[in-house]
Amino acid sequence: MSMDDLKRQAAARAVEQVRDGMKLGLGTGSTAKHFVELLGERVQAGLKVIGVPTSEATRADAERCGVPLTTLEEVDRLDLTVDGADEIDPNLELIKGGGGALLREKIVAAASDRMIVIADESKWVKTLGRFPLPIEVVPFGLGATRRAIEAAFAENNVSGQMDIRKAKDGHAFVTDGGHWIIDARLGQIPDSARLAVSLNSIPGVVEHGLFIGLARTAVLAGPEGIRVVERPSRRN
Ligand SMILES: O=C[C@H](O)[C@H](O)[C@H](O)COP(=O)(O)O
Repeated sequence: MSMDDLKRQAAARAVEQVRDGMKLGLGTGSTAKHFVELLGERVQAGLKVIGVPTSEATRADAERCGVPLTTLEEVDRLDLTVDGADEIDPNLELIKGGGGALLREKIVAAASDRMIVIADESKWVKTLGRFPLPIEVVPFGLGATRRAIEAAFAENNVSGQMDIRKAKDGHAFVTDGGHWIIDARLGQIPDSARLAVSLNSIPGVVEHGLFIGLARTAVLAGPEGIRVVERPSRRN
């Protein structure tokens, strides 16, 4: 079975949680794309839902699949967000943003009563950090922001190379919000919740890819089948 088949299986399990009348957050990435497509099939069959996309790419996919869209101006809370992740740890803390959609993804997840993260088993890790941590920054004053990020890393006993993410054309990758992304290769993040707080306090940092306390359920598809993991009630 291919990795893509596993992603689709995880997405299919999450679609089973969708009920008529729900307001949904629609994630971004290759796994979330399966969810949007499968949701679209149910919409064609008569399901009534409305979704808020977390990127322009997902907006285009949802439109193509016939999923009606709205905004967080038009609706108050969302019932459920379903999104992928780059890494998932046993506390259901996540690294997200490999596709650059972390800012809108976090806004949408935080406006949702529940977040289900869908992934193939390769995303499951004991400790976050092997995947480079995306940090969305404002281009203005980048040198000062980088130094502040380095100081935050030192306070949190992590370190590693920081690279400005490049687009295919070799220029800086620009997010849907018009910002840049620094990918920080930290290897291991011993206390991701603490690092998240430190990064939140840096003026030039718009958002970062640590999603703490947002995902409630993980649906992980592997060759042995599907595993559903609920967030432990308290952090270990
Ligand atoms: O910015 C992108 C998102 O956070 C994605 O959800 C994440 O990168 C996982 O993507 P994929 O399902 O393609 O591995």
